[in-house]
Amino acid sequence: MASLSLPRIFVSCLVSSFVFILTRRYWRLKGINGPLLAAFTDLWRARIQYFGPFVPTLLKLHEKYGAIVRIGPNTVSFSDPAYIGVVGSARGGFAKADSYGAMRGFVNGKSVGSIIDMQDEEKHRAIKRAVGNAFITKSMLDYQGDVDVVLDALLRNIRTHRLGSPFDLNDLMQLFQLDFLLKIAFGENSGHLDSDRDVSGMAKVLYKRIMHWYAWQPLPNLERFIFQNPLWSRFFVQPSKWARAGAMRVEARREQIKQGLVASEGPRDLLQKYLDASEKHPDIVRPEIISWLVNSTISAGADTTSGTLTTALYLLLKHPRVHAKLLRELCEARDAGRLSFPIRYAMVEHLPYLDAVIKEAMRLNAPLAVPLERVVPLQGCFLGDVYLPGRTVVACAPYVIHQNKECFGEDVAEFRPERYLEKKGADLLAMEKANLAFGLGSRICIGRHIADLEMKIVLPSLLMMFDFKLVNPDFDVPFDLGIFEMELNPITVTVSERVFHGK
Ligand code: HEM
Repeated sequence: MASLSLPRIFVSCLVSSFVFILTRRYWRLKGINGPLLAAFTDLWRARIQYFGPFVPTLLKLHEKYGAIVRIGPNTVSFSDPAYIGVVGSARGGFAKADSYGAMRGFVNGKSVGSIIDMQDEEKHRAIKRAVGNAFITKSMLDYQGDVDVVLDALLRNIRTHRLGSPFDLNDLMQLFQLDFLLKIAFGENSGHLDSDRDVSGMAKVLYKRIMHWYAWQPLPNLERFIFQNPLWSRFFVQPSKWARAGAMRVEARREQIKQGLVASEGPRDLLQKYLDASEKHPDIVRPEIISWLVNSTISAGADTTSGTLTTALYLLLKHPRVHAKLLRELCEARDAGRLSFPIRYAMVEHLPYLDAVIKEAMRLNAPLAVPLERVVPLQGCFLGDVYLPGRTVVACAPYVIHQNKECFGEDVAEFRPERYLEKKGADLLAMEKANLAFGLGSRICIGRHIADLEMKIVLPSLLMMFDFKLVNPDFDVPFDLGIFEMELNPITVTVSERVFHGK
């Protein structure tokens, strides 16, 4: 018998530990189907997310393995909208997963958070209660004047710079949205549209950060170790423009308040509403939270809204039948005296076809094209009859949920807004609940009413005043990266004044 030498013992221990770790990893969620490699390592998913879009792969996995698929040693994805209620429930205790950390920006070498990546749900609820007034439907009229001012600048921009020559639709929408956000957040006229360029330098920066998040989502610990450490961030990471811009404005406003230059009554921009909330609830809305809120407003509201407006216009141009039907609805409202320029939110808020077109555009191209990840609370949970132990990461990709045929119909791949008008009662409610374009549950987008206000005024105004045409009408934008696909596949259009206003 060969004697047991020290190196042999060492190698045996190493191999046994390795086998033990792999077995434990595999065992954790052993009843749940998925690619074999995914049961042992997150590198399987990381490779796909790093090199290419993940959601088409995810869709195929669900077709093959069913409604719950294991996509990592500790991560499952679900495709059945019935489980959204479990994961999104306000009292369910599902916190955001570590993967959101990769969204963080940097200022002066320090990683700066936002409320989007907050994991402490209790703290998050308290902040939302303290500043929630700024975002409720009752406050929407506060923003109508800002939409008017920025929409005027948009119309001016089109008439001055765009008529006759092809341009990237998303570029224009980004300039619009930056002007709008800086107006509602800081009361500033930032002049992106009037100067027809990205004066703040913020238009493309979010794309890079979101792509970083897409790539590193499966490996949050490694991402934190490499990118969130002080050395790396001080020497190798560019400061986030929006985080720096936000920090500078907060400081400037505090100085103005100190000097008595801010009236205690009267119209409030978002920053002032946050500062007012901080004065009322100093323990909850602490100074660093103001920066988080400001960051969130700019970073979460920019590309999402501009990308959705671009998607809706693009889909209308690709589908002349839907385009004509929407114009008919708008013109009938105008002819009946229910709609005039400048458009007020009350005139368009409940136009059924406009509402359906926007929902359908967001269904087909939800802005975020990676799974939204939550952590199962310690006591574990059931998705249907599948038990998930505490700390499992559950992921739901809007792209995947939005392709559910049982919920949305056999023609899920089509752009057909009528699906929202044909269904009634429980079926309609199920479709509404399954639309994850604004996220889910307690962490649903807090800016959704503002976005609705903007989109329902901007889209009809553009459609009734201008005639847009796609330069490459036969090209189909894949939407694999959500709205960020448009950075790779620009939607080039031409525009002319509409003579007959669509009649
Ligand atoms: C069409 C436009 C918009 C879309 C599709 C959209 C989409 C989303 C989604 C999907 C989330 C949740 C992300 C997650 O769970 O991982 C979110 C969160 C958020 N959005 Fe929006 N958004 C839009 C416009 C806006 C606007 C205009 C603002 C601000 C004025 C805004 C502010 C926020 C904030 C602050 C959060 C974080 C909420 C939280 O964690 O509690 N969004 N948004």
